Amino acid sequence: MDHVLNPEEKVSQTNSESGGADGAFQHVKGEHSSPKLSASEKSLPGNTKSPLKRKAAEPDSPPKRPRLEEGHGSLVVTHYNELPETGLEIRSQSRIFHLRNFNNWMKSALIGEFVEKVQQRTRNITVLDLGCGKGGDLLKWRKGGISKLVCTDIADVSVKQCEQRYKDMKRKSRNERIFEAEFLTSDSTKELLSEKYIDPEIKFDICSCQFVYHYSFETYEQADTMLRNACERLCPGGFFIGTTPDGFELVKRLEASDTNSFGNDVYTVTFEKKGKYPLFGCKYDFSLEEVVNVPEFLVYFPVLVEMAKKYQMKLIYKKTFREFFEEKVKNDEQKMLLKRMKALESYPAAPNTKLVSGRTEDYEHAQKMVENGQIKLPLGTLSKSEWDATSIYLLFAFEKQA
Ligand SMILES: C[S@@+](CC[C@H](N)C(=O)[O-])C[C@H]1O[C@@H](n2cnc3c(N)ncnc32)[C@H](O)[C@@H]1O
Repeated sequence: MDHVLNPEEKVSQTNSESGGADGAFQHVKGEHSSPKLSASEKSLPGNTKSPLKRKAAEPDSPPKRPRLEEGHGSLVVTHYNELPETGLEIRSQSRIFHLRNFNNWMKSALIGEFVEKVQQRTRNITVLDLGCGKGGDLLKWRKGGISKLVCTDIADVSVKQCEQRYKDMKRKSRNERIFEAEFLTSDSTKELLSEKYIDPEIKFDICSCQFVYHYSFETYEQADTMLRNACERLCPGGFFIGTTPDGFELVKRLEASDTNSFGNDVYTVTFEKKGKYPLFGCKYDFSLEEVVNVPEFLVYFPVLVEMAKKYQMKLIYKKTFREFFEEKVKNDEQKMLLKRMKALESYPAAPNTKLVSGRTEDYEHAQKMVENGQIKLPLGTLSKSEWDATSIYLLFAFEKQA
């Protein structure tokens, strides 16, 4: 199957982003600078400009947001603990079925890449899954053939579900040797995990932090504590990998909006104001499929790069989802996995099935490819709204220096 996401959307790096970490860190106690949009970026069809306009025309009814005064940590706990576990049947009917699978495939490719690197020096791989949630990555660790996994999250119900999932996996695995696992409930922005591990001397080859680190950017102290938890027990040559919203992309989309909000029918991001972006505590609300998430905090990536040096961590790469996707999809094995995980939607829809979005404009990019005629059908794609939602994220990888 050939694939196309949104080929005309080329999100280039902003001036301030290429400015480098050193300069940016001088502003640690200051603010983000607003990235400037180039003329070509403004006219991109893939830019979120039109959905933003649509949003602006709507009456002022921001999504209901939990009160931060209740304490962000406890809001996170309540929110994630209360998320229902949905079966495959319900998930497959979701408007964002492919988006979720796509994000999952990205994590899978990232985890696979770093497990492979570590396998070159050891067969006994130990991993910390920081912000493990309900254990969505357990199968990935099993596939990676690791020896030991420590799963930790602030939400106790999620940790219990994660543990149960692990037990079920182990029970069903029969003769296959499954990694050992340990489960910890902890606020990694405030408590030290090193005081809680069963083995007080434990060392990790990988710390994986998927869609979590942005919760720590409420204050410098919290961001530093989470970073310490992620990195202090890594062996030399160990990796800190993860996914998080791209602060530059968020600010760019916000600045292009007429309101304090942007998004589309799939996702919405609402800031309190525009123009001032403190380095820590720059809060925004994120909602996906009309479900309001707990508030998140903007991560100014150059600051993270500087802060990580305190723990002997060197940035290997930071990639947008598009960059990473384009690189990984060249690999046949990853391409097969993309298909197996149903990470892209078939276009046109198969007989007796419907596309996830009923809006023609959501598939204009795919339709253009079909009309060009030089591709194998069906095509693998994401609706434009889903692509706009997933392309706010980036992936990162740091390595511990000897
Ligand atoms: C979007 S979910 C991602 C879960 C999982 N990593 C995945 O990719 O499926 C974010 C997770 O971060 C956890 N989290 C948020 N703040 C945290 C904190 N301070 N300490 C530990 N976990 C936290 C949440 O409870 C939630 O499970």
